[in-house]
Amino acid sequence: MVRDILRKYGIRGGNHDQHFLVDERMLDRIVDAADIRPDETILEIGAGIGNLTERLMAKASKVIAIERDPALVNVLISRFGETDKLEIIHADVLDVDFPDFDKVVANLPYSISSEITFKLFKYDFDLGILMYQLEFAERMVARENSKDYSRLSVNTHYFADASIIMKVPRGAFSPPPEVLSAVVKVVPRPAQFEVADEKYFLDFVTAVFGQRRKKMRNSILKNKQPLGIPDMKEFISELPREMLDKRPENLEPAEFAYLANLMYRHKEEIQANGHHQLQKCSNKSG
Ligand SMILES: C[S@@+](CC[C@H](N)C(=O)[O-])C[C@H]1O[C@@H](n2cnc3c(N)ncnc32)[C@H](O)[C@@H]1O
Repeated sequence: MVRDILRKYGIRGGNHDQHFLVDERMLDRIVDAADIRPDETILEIGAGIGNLTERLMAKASKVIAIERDPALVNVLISRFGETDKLEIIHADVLDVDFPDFDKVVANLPYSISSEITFKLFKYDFDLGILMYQLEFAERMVARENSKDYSRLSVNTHYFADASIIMKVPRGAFSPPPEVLSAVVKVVPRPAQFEVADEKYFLDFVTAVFGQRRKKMRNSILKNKQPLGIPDMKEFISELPREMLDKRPENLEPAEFAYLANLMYRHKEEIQANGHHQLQKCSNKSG
């Protein structure tokens, strides 16, 4: 029983996102959802006392468990000892490069959900089964025209198919968190629309959601400098009017990409022309 492990090692939790999943049925359902094959390597972030880790080890070829708290790392070492099946990385998840992994299965530290999720999207993996605070999970899977639709929704949709596969009550944890939780299934896939420059697209989405109540036209005009388009006032007339009249929360992910691509290409043109002009000048003076 998970509660026995907590008792045996005198672990109380509560601080530093330490809410341990003690509901054995939920733990089993999470592992079932990951559909682990015996040749797969699983990344677990925030392994804690190893309640999920032991179940993952039973199915996978190898588990890479990241944990920041030295007391919990000692519990993991004491419970599992030296084994080829488990690599423990004692570190802050945000400070380490992840070794290669096939799937990520984790009951995440909620206070750094965004940072972890955006970090994961930089890696190549087949599946994520990830526990988040319910509200965060709802923002991840939200689509346009809903109150939860945000920068996170557009990013998630760009990188993966994501769906909430179960909601988890507070009482499934010890100690119980103040919030409800949900498990999200994340299946990375190629983007469903063309993006000329990934960083520019993602920065554009971040910039316009900074003013989610503003119409796109105003948001874009306000961001002319960060978007690298000094002549935005003139250029904006070349962008589709029906998109400019919407608010960010009403734009589909593909529409953000469409706008970002037009602006990116214009920015590149301005830069190329500037470079060309500079070269002409230096040729003349040389
Ligand atoms: C919600 S608990 C999950 C524990 C356990 N895996 C479970 O399912 O019950 C989150 C875990 O993440 C760890 N943690 C918190 N912040 C971390 C960080 N920045 N890097 C690595 N681990 C972290 C905590 O110590 C804790 O063990």
